[in-house]
Amino acid sequence: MNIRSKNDALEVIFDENTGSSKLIMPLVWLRDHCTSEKHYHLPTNQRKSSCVDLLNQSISEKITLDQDGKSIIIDWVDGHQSIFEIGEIVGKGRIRKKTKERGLELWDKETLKEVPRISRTTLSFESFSSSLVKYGIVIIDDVEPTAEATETLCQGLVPVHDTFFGQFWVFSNSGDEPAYEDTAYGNEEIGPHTDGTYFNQTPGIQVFHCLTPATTGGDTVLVDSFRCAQILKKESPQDYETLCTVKIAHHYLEGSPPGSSIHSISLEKPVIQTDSLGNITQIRFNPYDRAPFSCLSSSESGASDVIKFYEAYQKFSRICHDPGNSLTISLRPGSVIFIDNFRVLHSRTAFQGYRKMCGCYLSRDNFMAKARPFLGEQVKQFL
Ligand SMILES: C[N+](C)(C)CCCC[C@H](N)C(=O)O
Ligand SMILES: O=C(O)CCC(=O)C(=O)O
Repeated sequence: MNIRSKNDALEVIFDENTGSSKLIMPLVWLRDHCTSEKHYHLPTNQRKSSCVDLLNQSISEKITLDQDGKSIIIDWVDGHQSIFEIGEIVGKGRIRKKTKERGLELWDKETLKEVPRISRTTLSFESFSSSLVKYGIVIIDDVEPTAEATETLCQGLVPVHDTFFGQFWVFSNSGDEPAYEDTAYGNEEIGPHTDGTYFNQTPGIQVFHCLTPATTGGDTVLVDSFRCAQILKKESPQDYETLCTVKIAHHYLEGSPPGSSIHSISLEKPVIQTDSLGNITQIRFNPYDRAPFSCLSSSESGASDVIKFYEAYQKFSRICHDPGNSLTISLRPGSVIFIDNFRVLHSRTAFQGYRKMCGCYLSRDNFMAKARPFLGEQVKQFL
Protein backbone atom coordinates (compact mmCIF):
# COMPACT_ATOMS: atom_id res chain seq x y z
CA MET A 1 0.00 0.00 0.00
CA ASN A 2 1.47 3.26 -1.12
CA ILE A 3 0.06 6.78 -1.41
CA ARG A 4 1.44 9.71 -3.30
CA SER A 5 0.15 13.24 -3.59
CA LYS A 6 -0.32 14.26 -7.21
CA ASN A 7 -1.39 17.86 -7.72
CA ASP A 8 -5.07 17.82 -6.86
CA ALA A 9 -5.25 14.09 -6.41
CA LEU A 10 -3.97 11.18 -4.40
CA GLU A 11 -2.46 8.19 -6.13
CA VAL A 12 -3.11 4.97 -4.26
CA ILE A 13 -1.21 1.85 -5.15
CA PHE A 14 -2.31 -1.28 -3.37
CA ASP A 15 -2.03 -5.02 -3.55
CA GLU A 16 -5.04 -6.83 -4.84
CA ASN A 17 -4.01 -10.46 -4.46
CA THR A 18 -3.38 -10.71 -8.17
CA GLY A 19 -0.88 -7.89 -8.28
CA SER A 20 -0.75 -4.17 -7.68
CA SER A 21 -3.50 -1.83 -8.66
CA LYS A 22 -3.50 1.91 -9.03
CA LEU A 23 -6.32 4.37 -8.48
CA ILE A 24 -6.12 8.14 -8.69
CA MET A 25 -8.52 9.86 -6.30
CA PRO A 26 -9.09 13.56 -6.85
CA LEU A 27 -9.08 15.42 -3.52
CA VAL A 28 -12.43 17.01 -4.29
CA TRP A 29 -13.88 13.54 -4.77
CA LEU A 30 -12.40 12.40 -1.45
CA ARG A 31 -13.78 15.40 0.43
CA ASP A 32 -17.16 14.79 -1.21
CA HIS A 33 -17.09 11.22 0.14
CA CYS A 34 -16.09 12.10 3.67
CA THR A 35 -18.57 10.43 6.01
CA SER A 36 -17.63 12.33 9.17
CA GLU A 37 -20.45 13.88 11.12
CA LYS A 38 -19.67 17.26 9.58
CA HIS A 39 -20.49 16.01 6.10
CA TYR A 40 -22.72 13.01 6.56
CA HIS A 41 -25.97 12.50 8.43
CA LEU A 42 -25.65 8.94 9.66
CA PRO A 43 -29.26 8.39 10.83
CA THR A 44 -30.56 9.05 7.31
CA ASN A 45 -27.52 8.09 5.22
CA GLN A 46 -27.68 11.42 3.43
CA ARG A 47 -24.91 13.80 2.56
CA LYS A 48 -24.94 17.14 4.39
CA SER A 49 -22.91 19.20 1.93
CA SER A 50 -24.73 21.39 -0.56
CA CYS A 51 -21.49 21.65 -2.56
CA VAL A 52 -21.45 25.45 -2.58
CA ASP A 53 -17.98 25.46 -1.06
CA LEU A 54 -16.72 21.99 -1.90
CA LEU A 55 -13.69 22.87 -4.03
CA ASN A 56 -12.47 25.44 -1.48
CA GLN A 57 -12.67 22.76 1.19
CA SER A 58 -10.71 20.29 -0.89
CA ILE A 59 -7.20 21.54 -0.21
CA SER A 60 -5.14 19.19 1.90
CA GLU A 61 -2.56 20.19 4.47
CA LYS A 62 -1.33 16.75 5.41
CA ILE A 63 -1.99 13.26 4.11
CA THR A 64 -0.93 10.26 6.16
CA LEU A 65 -1.51 6.53 6.36
CA ASP A 66 -2.56 5.11 9.71
CA GLN A 67 -0.24 2.68 11.45
CA ASP A 68 -1.57 -0.54 10.02
CA GLY A 69 -1.83 0.98 6.58
CA LYS A 70 -5.60 0.46 6.34
CA SER A 71 -6.80 4.07 6.41
CA ILE A 72 -5.88 7.35 4.79
CA ILE A 73 -6.05 10.38 7.06
CA ILE A 74 -6.38 13.76 5.44
CA ASP A 75 -6.06 17.01 7.35
CA TRP A 76 -7.64 19.73 5.27
CA VAL A 77 -6.68 23.42 5.31
CA ASP A 78 -10.00 24.38 6.89
CA GLY A 79 -9.08 22.30 9.95
CA HIS A 80 -11.36 19.36 9.20
CA GLN A 81 -9.96 15.83 9.32
CA SER A 82 -11.24 12.96 7.16
CA ILE A 83 -10.43 9.30 7.71
CA PHE A 84 -11.00 6.94 4.80
CA GLU A 85 -10.85 3.19 5.26
CA ILE A 86 -9.08 2.16 2.06
CA GLY A 87 -11.13 -0.92 1.15
CA GLU A 88 -14.35 1.03 1.64
CA ILE A 89 -13.37 4.13 -0.30
CA VAL A 90 -11.96 2.07 -3.17
CA GLY A 91 -15.21 0.08 -3.29
CA LYS A 92 -17.22 3.28 -3.59
CA GLY A 93 -15.07 4.91 -6.17
CA ARG A 94 -13.87 2.33 -8.59
CA ILE A 95 -15.68 2.36 -11.91
CA ARG A 96 -18.07 -0.54 -11.71
CA LYS A 97 -16.91 -3.33 -13.96
CA LYS A 98 -19.10 -3.94 -16.89
CA THR A 99 -20.76 -7.19 -15.97
CA LYS A 100 -21.91 -9.10 -18.94
CA GLU A 101 -25.45 -9.72 -18.00
CA ARG A 102 -25.79 -8.45 -14.45
CA GLY A 103 -27.27 -11.72 -13.28
CA LEU A 104 -29.87 -11.55 -16.02
CA GLU A 105 -30.54 -14.65 -18.10
CA LEU A 106 -31.23 -13.36 -21.56
CA TRP A 107 -33.32 -15.84 -23.48
CA ASP A 108 -34.82 -16.83 -26.80
CA LYS A 109 -37.03 -19.68 -27.98
CA GLU A 110 -34.17 -22.18 -27.70
CA THR A 111 -32.85 -21.21 -24.31
CA LEU A 112 -36.10 -20.69 -22.43
CA LYS A 113 -38.57 -23.41 -23.18
CA GLU A 114 -41.23 -22.12 -20.82
CA VAL A 115 -42.09 -19.24 -18.52
CA PRO A 116 -40.94 -19.89 -14.93
CA ARG A 117 -43.96 -20.72 -12.75
CA ILE A 118 -44.66 -20.64 -9.05
CA SER A 119 -47.79 -21.87 -7.28
CA ARG A 120 -49.57 -19.32 -5.12
CA THR A 121 -49.67 -21.93 -2.39
CA THR A 122 -45.86 -22.04 -2.11
CA LEU A 123 -45.21 -18.46 -3.22
CA SER A 124 -42.40 -16.51 -1.58
CA PHE A 125 -41.33 -13.02 -2.54
CA GLU A 126 -37.81 -14.37 -2.94
CA SER A 127 -38.70 -16.91 -5.63
CA PHE A 128 -41.06 -14.44 -7.31
CA SER A 129 -38.49 -11.65 -7.46
CA SER A 130 -35.55 -13.78 -8.49
CA SER A 131 -37.45 -15.20 -11.49
CA LEU A 132 -38.78 -11.81 -12.49
CA VAL A 133 -35.34 -10.21 -12.32
CA LYS A 134 -33.56 -13.08 -14.04
CA TYR A 135 -35.97 -13.76 -16.90
CA GLY A 136 -38.21 -10.69 -16.92
CA ILE A 137 -41.25 -12.95 -16.66
CA VAL A 138 -42.92 -15.19 -14.10
CA ILE A 139 -46.32 -16.84 -13.77
CA ILE A 140 -48.15 -17.40 -10.50
CA ASP A 141 -50.51 -20.39 -10.75
CA ASP A 142 -53.45 -21.49 -8.64
CA VAL A 143 -55.00 -18.04 -8.32
CA GLU A 144 -58.78 -17.81 -8.07
CA PRO A 145 -59.87 -16.66 -11.55
CA THR A 146 -61.50 -13.41 -10.45
CA ALA A 147 -60.47 -9.78 -10.76
CA GLU A 148 -60.76 -9.38 -6.96
CA ALA A 149 -58.39 -12.27 -6.20
CA THR A 150 -55.92 -11.03 -8.80
CA GLU A 151 -55.98 -7.52 -7.36
CA THR A 152 -55.45 -8.85 -3.83
CA LEU A 153 -52.54 -11.01 -5.00
CA CYS A 154 -50.86 -8.06 -6.74
CA GLN A 155 -51.37 -5.64 -3.87
CA GLY A 156 -49.76 -8.15 -1.54
CA LEU A 157 -46.68 -8.30 -3.72
CA VAL A 158 -45.86 -4.77 -4.92
CA PRO A 159 -47.63 -1.38 -4.85
CA VAL A 160 -49.67 -0.67 -7.97
CA HIS A 161 -48.38 1.85 -10.52
CA ASP A 162 -51.43 3.96 -11.23
CA THR A 163 -52.14 5.50 -14.64
CA PHE A 164 -55.20 7.03 -16.31
CA PHE A 165 -56.28 3.47 -17.15
CA GLY A 166 -56.98 3.08 -13.44
CA GLN A 167 -55.21 1.15 -10.70
CA PHE A 168 -56.65 -2.17 -11.72
CA TRP A 169 -58.29 -2.92 -15.05
CA VAL A 170 -60.75 -5.43 -16.39
CA PHE A 171 -60.95 -5.34 -20.17
CA SER A 172 -62.62 -7.36 -22.87
CA ASN A 173 -63.72 -7.06 -26.47
CA SER A 174 -67.43 -6.96 -25.55
CA GLY A 175 -67.85 -3.31 -24.69
CA ASP A 176 -69.20 -4.26 -21.24
CA GLU A 177 -66.21 -2.92 -19.33
CA PRO A 178 -64.85 0.61 -19.56
CA ALA A 179 -62.82 0.82 -22.76
CA TYR A 180 -60.08 3.17 -23.84
CA GLU A 181 -59.17 4.11 -27.37
CA ASP A 182 -56.57 1.42 -27.79
CA THR A 183 -56.36 -1.78 -29.82
CA ALA A 184 -55.97 -3.72 -26.53
CA TYR A 185 -59.77 -3.42 -26.25
CA GLY A 186 -60.41 -5.10 -29.61
CA ASN A 187 -59.64 -8.54 -30.99
CA GLU A 188 -56.99 -7.78 -33.62
CA GLU A 189 -53.42 -8.92 -33.42
CA ILE A 190 -51.04 -6.57 -31.57
CA GLY A 191 -47.34 -7.05 -32.26
CA PRO A 192 -44.54 -7.07 -29.66
CA HIS A 193 -44.32 -3.88 -27.63
CA THR A 194 -43.72 -2.45 -24.19
CA ASP A 195 -46.60 -0.57 -22.59
CA GLY A 196 -46.90 3.05 -21.62
CA THR A 197 -44.13 4.38 -23.87
CA TYR A 198 -46.11 7.65 -23.84
CA PHE A 199 -45.52 8.11 -20.11
CA ASN A 200 -42.27 9.62 -18.84
CA GLN A 201 -42.58 7.26 -15.93
CA THR A 202 -42.92 3.99 -17.80
CA PRO A 203 -45.00 1.39 -15.95
CA GLY A 204 -42.48 -1.03 -14.47
CA ILE A 205 -44.24 -4.38 -14.39
CA GLN A 206 -47.20 -5.52 -16.45
CA VAL A 207 -49.66 -8.01 -14.96
CA PHE A 208 -52.24 -9.99 -16.96
CA HIS A 209 -54.76 -12.58 -15.87
CA CYS A 210 -56.97 -14.03 -18.59
CA LEU A 211 -60.33 -14.62 -16.89
CA THR A 212 -62.15 -15.85 -20.00
CA PRO A 213 -60.01 -17.16 -22.88
CA ALA A 214 -61.10 -16.55 -26.47
CA THR A 215 -62.72 -19.35 -28.48
CA THR A 216 -59.67 -19.36 -30.75
CA GLY A 217 -56.49 -17.27 -30.75
CA GLY A 218 -55.60 -14.60 -28.21
CA ASP A 219 -52.22 -16.14 -27.45
CA THR A 220 -49.48 -14.15 -25.76
CA VAL A 221 -46.12 -13.82 -27.46
CA LEU A 222 -43.19 -12.78 -25.26
CA VAL A 223 -39.86 -11.43 -26.45
CA ASP A 224 -36.69 -10.70 -24.47
CA SER A 225 -35.84 -7.34 -26.02
CA PHE A 226 -32.47 -7.15 -24.19
CA ARG A 227 -31.50 -10.29 -26.09
CA CYS A 228 -32.81 -8.75 -29.34
CA ALA A 229 -30.76 -5.62 -28.71
CA GLN A 230 -27.72 -7.79 -28.11
CA ILE A 231 -28.32 -9.49 -31.48
CA LEU A 232 -28.67 -6.09 -33.17
CA LYS A 233 -25.43 -4.91 -31.56
CA LYS A 234 -23.59 -7.95 -32.83
CA GLU A 235 -25.03 -7.86 -36.33
CA SER A 236 -25.01 -4.14 -36.81
CA PRO A 237 -23.22 -2.04 -34.15
CA GLN A 238 -23.99 1.17 -36.00
CA ASP A 239 -27.74 0.53 -35.93
CA TYR A 240 -27.51 -0.36 -32.25
CA GLU A 241 -25.76 2.95 -31.60
CA THR A 242 -28.47 4.79 -33.55
CA LEU A 243 -31.21 3.32 -31.34
CA CYS A 244 -29.20 4.21 -28.24
CA THR A 245 -28.87 7.84 -29.26
CA VAL A 246 -31.80 8.98 -31.42
CA LYS A 247 -34.64 10.09 -29.19
CA ILE A 248 -38.27 9.65 -30.14
CA ALA A 249 -41.58 10.54 -28.50
CA HIS A 250 -44.69 8.39 -28.06
CA HIS A 251 -48.25 9.50 -27.49
CA TYR A 252 -51.73 8.37 -26.56
CA LEU A 253 -54.47 10.24 -28.40
CA GLU A 254 -58.15 10.44 -27.62
CA GLY A 255 -61.07 11.21 -29.94
CA SER A 256 -61.41 10.26 -33.59
CA PRO A 257 -59.55 12.28 -36.19
CA PRO A 258 -59.67 15.09 -37.14
CA GLY A 259 -60.77 16.01 -33.62
CA SER A 260 -58.32 13.78 -31.77
CA SER A 261 -56.22 15.33 -29.09
CA ILE A 262 -53.15 14.38 -27.10
CA HIS A 263 -53.96 12.82 -23.79
CA SER A 264 -50.45 11.73 -22.97
CA ILE A 265 -47.09 12.32 -24.62
CA SER A 266 -43.62 11.35 -23.49
CA LEU A 267 -40.47 13.38 -23.69
CA GLU A 268 -38.18 12.17 -26.45
CA LYS A 269 -36.23 9.13 -25.28
CA PRO A 270 -34.08 6.53 -27.03
CA VAL A 271 -35.48 3.09 -27.88
CA ILE A 272 -32.49 1.46 -26.18
CA GLN A 273 -31.54 3.15 -22.94
CA THR A 274 -28.10 2.36 -21.51
CA ASP A 275 -26.08 3.36 -18.45
CA SER A 276 -22.68 5.02 -18.65
CA LEU A 277 -20.99 1.63 -19.06
CA GLY A 278 -23.19 0.61 -21.95
CA ASN A 279 -25.40 -1.82 -20.03
CA ILE A 280 -28.97 -1.81 -21.34
CA THR A 281 -31.30 -0.49 -18.66
CA GLN A 282 -34.59 -0.14 -20.54
CA ILE A 283 -36.13 -0.79 -23.93
CA ARG A 284 -39.04 1.40 -24.98
CA PHE A 285 -40.49 -0.16 -28.08
CA ASN A 286 -43.98 0.41 -29.38
CA PRO A 287 -44.15 1.04 -33.13
CA TYR A 288 -47.90 1.72 -32.87
CA ASP A 289 -47.81 4.46 -30.26
CA ARG A 290 -45.01 6.55 -31.76
CA ALA A 291 -45.75 10.29 -31.94
CA PRO A 292 -45.04 12.19 -35.17
CA PHE A 293 -41.27 12.12 -35.63
CA SER A 294 -40.42 15.82 -35.72
CA CYS A 295 -37.05 15.52 -37.35
CA LEU A 296 -37.16 17.23 -40.73
CA SER A 297 -34.65 19.94 -41.56
CA SER A 298 -33.24 21.57 -44.67
CA SER A 299 -30.01 19.62 -44.52
CA GLU A 300 -29.13 16.56 -46.56
CA SER A 301 -27.25 15.05 -43.65
CA GLY A 302 -30.32 15.55 -41.47
CA ALA A 303 -32.35 13.58 -44.00
CA SER A 304 -29.80 10.79 -44.10
CA ASP A 305 -29.87 10.60 -40.28
CA VAL A 306 -33.63 10.17 -40.44
CA ILE A 307 -33.24 7.33 -42.95
CA LYS A 308 -30.56 5.79 -40.73
CA PHE A 309 -32.98 5.80 -37.82
CA TYR A 310 -35.65 4.00 -39.86
CA GLU A 311 -33.14 1.42 -41.03
CA ALA A 312 -32.07 0.73 -37.44
CA TYR A 313 -35.66 0.66 -36.16
CA GLN A 314 -36.71 -1.74 -38.92
CA LYS A 315 -33.78 -4.05 -38.19
CA PHE A 316 -34.59 -4.10 -34.48
CA SER A 317 -38.29 -4.64 -35.17
CA ARG A 318 -37.48 -7.59 -37.43
CA ILE A 319 -35.35 -9.18 -34.71
CA CYS A 320 -38.17 -8.67 -32.19
CA HIS A 321 -40.64 -10.27 -34.62
CA ASP A 322 -38.41 -13.26 -35.36
CA PRO A 323 -40.27 -16.33 -34.02
CA GLY A 324 -36.89 -17.76 -32.97
CA ASN A 325 -36.67 -15.00 -30.39
CA SER A 326 -40.10 -15.39 -28.82
CA LEU A 327 -42.07 -17.65 -26.56
CA THR A 328 -45.77 -18.16 -27.25
CA ILE A 329 -48.11 -19.09 -24.42
CA SER A 330 -51.85 -19.26 -23.82
CA LEU A 331 -52.88 -17.38 -20.74
CA ARG A 332 -55.42 -19.40 -18.77
CA PRO A 333 -57.74 -18.61 -15.85
CA GLY A 334 -55.89 -19.27 -12.63
CA SER A 335 -52.48 -18.20 -13.97
CA VAL A 336 -51.28 -14.62 -13.57
CA ILE A 337 -48.32 -13.42 -15.60
CA PHE A 338 -45.90 -10.72 -14.46
CA ILE A 339 -43.79 -9.10 -17.18
CA ASP A 340 -40.81 -6.73 -16.74
CA ASN A 341 -42.05 -3.89 -18.93
CA PHE A 342 -38.53 -2.44 -19.21
CA ARG A 343 -37.31 -5.61 -20.89
CA VAL A 344 -39.85 -8.15 -22.12
CA LEU A 345 -42.12 -7.25 -25.00
CA HIS A 346 -45.60 -8.73 -25.08
CA SER A 347 -47.95 -9.21 -27.98
CA ARG A 348 -51.30 -10.81 -28.59
CA THR A 349 -52.49 -12.87 -31.53
CA ALA A 350 -55.89 -12.08 -33.09
CA PHE A 351 -58.80 -13.93 -31.55
CA GLN A 352 -62.41 -14.93 -32.08
CA GLY A 353 -65.13 -15.00 -29.44
CA TYR A 354 -65.46 -13.25 -26.11
CA ARG A 355 -62.25 -12.81 -24.12
CA LYS A 356 -61.91 -11.15 -20.73
CA MET A 357 -58.65 -10.01 -19.16
CA CYS A 358 -57.72 -8.22 -15.99
CA GLY A 359 -54.49 -6.82 -14.68
CA CYS A 360 -52.53 -3.81 -13.57
CA TYR A 361 -49.13 -2.17 -13.68
CA LEU A 362 -46.83 -2.49 -10.68
CA SER A 363 -44.23 -0.02 -9.51
CA ARG A 364 -40.78 -1.14 -10.61
CA ASP A 365 -38.94 1.02 -8.08
CA ASN A 366 -41.01 -0.40 -5.25
CA PHE A 367 -40.55 -3.92 -6.58
CA MET A 368 -36.78 -3.45 -6.70
CA ALA A 369 -36.67 -1.93 -3.23
CA LYS A 370 -38.43 -5.00 -1.86
CA ALA A 371 -36.44 -7.45 -4.01
CA ARG A 372 -32.91 -6.07 -3.43
CA PRO A 373 -32.33 -7.95 -0.15
CA PHE A 374 -32.87 -11.20 -2.07
CA LEU A 375 -30.66 -10.37 -5.00
CA GLY A 376 -26.92 -10.84 -5.49
CA GLU A 377 -24.59 -7.85 -5.13
CA GLN A 378 -24.11 -7.57 -8.86
CA VAL A 379 -27.78 -7.43 -9.70
CA LYS A 380 -28.62 -5.04 -6.87
CA GLN A 381 -26.46 -2.27 -8.21
CA PHE A 382 -27.36 -2.50 -11.82
CA LEU A 383 -31.13 -2.71 -11.93
C1 LIG B 1 -53.18 -2.42 -20.26
N1 LIG B 1 -54.33 -1.69 -20.67
C2 LIG B 1 -55.31 -2.60 -21.21
C3 LIG B 1 -54.92 -0.98 -19.55
C4 LIG B 1 -53.96 -0.68 -21.61
C5 LIG B 1 -53.26 -1.17 -22.79
C6 LIG B 1 -52.53 -0.08 -23.45
C7 LIG B 1 -51.75 -0.59 -24.57
C8 LIG B 1 -51.07 0.54 -25.20
N2 LIG B 1 -50.99 0.47 -26.60
C9 LIG B 1 -49.71 0.75 -24.59
O1 LIG B 1 -48.75 0.32 -25.13
O2 LIG B 1 -49.61 1.31 -23.53
O1 LIG C 1 -54.93 -8.61 -24.78
C1 LIG C 1 -53.80 -8.93 -24.47
O2 LIG C 1 -53.47 -10.09 -24.26
C2 LIG C 1 -52.73 -7.88 -24.32
C3 LIG C 1 -53.10 -6.57 -24.82
C4 LIG C 1 -51.96 -5.64 -24.79
O3 LIG C 1 -51.04 -5.76 -25.55
C5 LIG C 1 -51.88 -4.61 -23.76
O4 LIG C 1 -52.81 -4.47 -22.98
O5 LIG C 1 -50.87 -3.92 -23.72
